[in-house]
Amino acid sequence: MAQQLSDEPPQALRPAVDTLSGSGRSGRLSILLVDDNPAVAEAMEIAFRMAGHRLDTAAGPEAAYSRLVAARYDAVLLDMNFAAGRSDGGEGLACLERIAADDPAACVVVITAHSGIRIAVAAMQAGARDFVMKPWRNAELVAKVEAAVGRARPTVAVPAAASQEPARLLGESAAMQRLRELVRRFGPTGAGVIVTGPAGSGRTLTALALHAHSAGAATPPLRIDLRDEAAWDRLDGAAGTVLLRHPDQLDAVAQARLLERLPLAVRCIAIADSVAPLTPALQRRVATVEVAVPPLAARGEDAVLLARHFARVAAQRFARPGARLTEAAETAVQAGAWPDQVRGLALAIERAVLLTEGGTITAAALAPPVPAPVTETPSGGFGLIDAERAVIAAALREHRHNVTHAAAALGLSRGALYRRMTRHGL
Ligand SMILES: Nc1ncnc2c1ncn2[C@@H]1O[C@H](COP(=O)(O)OP(=O)(O)OP(=O)(O)O)[C@@H](O)[C@H]1O
Repeated sequence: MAQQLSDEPPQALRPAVDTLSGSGRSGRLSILLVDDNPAVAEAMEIAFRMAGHRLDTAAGPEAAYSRLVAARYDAVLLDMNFAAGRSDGGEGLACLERIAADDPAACVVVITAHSGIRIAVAAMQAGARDFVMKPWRNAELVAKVEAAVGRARPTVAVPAAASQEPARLLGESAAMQRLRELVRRFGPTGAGVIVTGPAGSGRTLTALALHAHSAGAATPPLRIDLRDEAAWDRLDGAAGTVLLRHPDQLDAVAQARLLERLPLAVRCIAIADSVAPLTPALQRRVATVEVAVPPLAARGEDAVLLARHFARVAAQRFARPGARLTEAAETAVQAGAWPDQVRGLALAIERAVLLTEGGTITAAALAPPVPAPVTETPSGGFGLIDAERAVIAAALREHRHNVTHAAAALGLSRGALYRRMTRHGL
């Protein structure tokens, strides 16, 4: 089965197993349907299952991006309209462009209404492999998708191998769109790129995305944590791309040694907190350009998108009922200062999925098991204190300002909650 249920890049990047390769060979395909109509989803699921394939459904673009991060699909079947009353295909085209930008060799077949020939043409120009008109005939639908997967990849101006490893970065904020744009620009160049940002923000994922857009994408990069002396030996005779973690933690002598050890032919992608500690000579070799991963706090509503994604993935992985976040929980997610950034948010969500009954994640379920005592002095930035205030406010809203219930949900006594409410002016 091609589907992976982890959010971890190495699994998500693994190619599909039972796929059609080349033309004509039959095999089990893994297909993602992006359509908000449950009747369509049900009918297509049956059609593909009867043909020996597997079809998952995403109800819209956001859910589709989330699924594409967690699993590798042989084909995407994409409806072109989602919002009520829209029929211009704009939403579908935007989704198609985004999927193709992340993975230029993605196999997308669009679904249009009979009157939508203009939309189908626009979609083909934007990189769709084929289109299906509604109402469809099952045999024709399945045959079209099988043929589209089997067909040779179009010759676009990207390395064909890039399709092997689409490392997808979720997030629709301007900051993440800029990041993706830089990945697309620098990935294919072969230049030394340093990926900076806070730990847990997605630096490794970004480095893998850069590699996935390069000519050497078919070969996994060599990963070396430079803090581990023993790992340095793997540099000898290395080829392709090397992911160098923490060059900024080396002193000047060790940086000079690294420069000598790096084989000339390798492409370096470095991961560091900051570029400043690197000597100019090492910067020239491994950090010709910098790609800064924005902290979660600078990504607006992306935190909520990520939280929904992690909830969905965790629910599948742990076989828990579909995990939905309440409105208050989403407020708490966005307001929270997540220690360890995206990874910290993922951990909080995974824990909540495991601890929550009934598949609904409340704000209280996201609170740390033992609320941190508020002894810090305000730092001026958005810190623990703001996070605690947001979580308490969300819990109060969720329990309709019933202090007893909110306190119980937060694992606090009523008195402790009152003291914190007073302190936070709630
Ligand atoms: N934009 C994103 N979309 C989807 N998943 C993400 C995103 N950013 C981070 N993640 C996930 O969050 C986790 C942490 O990301 P990653 O390992 O890339 O962080 P990092 O900055 O390299 O941390 P460190 O350097 O401390 O290992 C991973 O599971 C990764 O898949």
